[in-house]
Amino acid sequence: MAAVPTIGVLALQGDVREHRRALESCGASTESVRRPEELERVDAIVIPGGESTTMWRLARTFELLEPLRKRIEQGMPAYGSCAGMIMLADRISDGAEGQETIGGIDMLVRRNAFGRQVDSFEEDIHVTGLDAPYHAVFIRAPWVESVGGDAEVLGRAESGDAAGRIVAVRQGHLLATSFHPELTGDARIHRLFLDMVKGTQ
Ligand SMILES: NC(=O)CC[C@H](N)C(=O)O
Repeated sequence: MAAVPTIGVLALQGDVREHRRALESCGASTESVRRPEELERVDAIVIPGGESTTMWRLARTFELLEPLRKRIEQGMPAYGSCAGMIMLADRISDGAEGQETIGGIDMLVRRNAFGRQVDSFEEDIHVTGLDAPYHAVFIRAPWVESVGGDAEVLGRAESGDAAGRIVAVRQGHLLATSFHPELTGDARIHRLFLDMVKGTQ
């Protein structure tokens, strides 16, 4: 890896620009990834929020699903927010017919889980590894129903009917959040991921 790692942002669909801006505000160098050749050139990948069914279909069309699975298996760090969390889940519920993920994190993620109560909401939550609560923005967000032994829960929803639901998970070099840190101007989640990429976290 070069002295300054290059972080790819999967640019098939979703809020790519916001993730690139957040990563660059932390001093990272970023590239959009749409093709397998572009994936080969990055040291890590961020999978943005958006719509996981569309992302899955496009990843298949652009022949990125298998290369992404392979790189992640080989240890490439990856961070997924919202739809990106769904893409990193080994198992999903309420997926579209035949919906596949990239996988990597031993967890069961329920799509649009909060949406049954309220489509979008914001709350301050505690995230392991961050010095103070994080203002989390949820938009038709998934939650994590359960995690396997290797996945560590980093944060949970804290209020209302959803209190206690898992919304942030780490498994080794993989990180996922139900919420969208790219939308709030608080770069602590991106910094945590960059520290994971550098091997200091
Ligand atoms: N804001 C989001 O990323 C929403 C995720 C979306 N509900 C999905 O299933 O992909």
